[in-house]
Amino acid sequence: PYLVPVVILIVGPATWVEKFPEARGTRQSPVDIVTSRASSGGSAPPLVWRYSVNHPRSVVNPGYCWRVDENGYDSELRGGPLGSDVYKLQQWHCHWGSVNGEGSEHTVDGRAFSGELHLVHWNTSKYNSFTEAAGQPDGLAVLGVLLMVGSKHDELDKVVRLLPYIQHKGDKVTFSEPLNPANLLPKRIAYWTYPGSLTTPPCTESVTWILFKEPVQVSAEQVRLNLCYYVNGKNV
Ligand SMILES: NS(=O)(=O)c1ccc(C(=O)NCc2cccc(O)c2)cc1
Ligand SMILES: [Zn+2]
Repeated sequence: PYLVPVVILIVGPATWVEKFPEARGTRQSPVDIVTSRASSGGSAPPLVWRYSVNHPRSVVNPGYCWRVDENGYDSELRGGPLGSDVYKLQQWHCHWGSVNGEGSEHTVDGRAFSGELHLVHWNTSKYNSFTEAAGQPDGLAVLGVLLMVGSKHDELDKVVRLLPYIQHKGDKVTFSEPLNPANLLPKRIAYWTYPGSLTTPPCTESVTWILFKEPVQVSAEQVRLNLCYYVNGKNV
């Protein structure tokens, strides 16, 4: 009999528990949203947000997808499931898959979308820094936006067109073109919410997830551009 070399590469989420004990917690994200089991909104107050538009932002290649840092400029997210605390936008980033239709982190009734945008906010009412808040159960609030292939997204294009300039991990480009993160959100603001965690190490259980029900459309070309540069964290 021939000997088949069996090499099992131990990478990815299955190994995160070794280095990040939080990853074996009870409120780990992402999850599959089973819509039949979601309770109706009840009497939650409206979710309210305000973002500054005219300030320099930087697009960074953190090694997976891209991230836009808000550089501390003023913004506010409050209401909905966030009690009386006010949260501030720290950064926003995206998750794309290596093939179309498989990029989102959350799934809805088992269905994945082409990508998912995360707007990461931290609780400025209770904590003094993002890092401090990121370790607290009510420290972070992330707005999740499901992305599907359709018409071109003009606001997102202000970032996508810069991707050729940050092809390597650690690359960063600063731009001052006016951009309103509120334009990245869907028109209908119905959402699912649940207490969860960061979806990547250290997987800290500090995130109040707010996932909008309505997907936002991006063009196939915009998905291709993202895939060209960030196929599973490798720059290709
Ligand atoms: N995909 S996600 O929105 O859940 C997400 C958001 C932010 C982060 C993040 O900031 N990671 C780095 C980090 C984590 C904890 C404390 C820190 O100072 C930095 C990771 C995942
Ligand atoms: Zn994310």
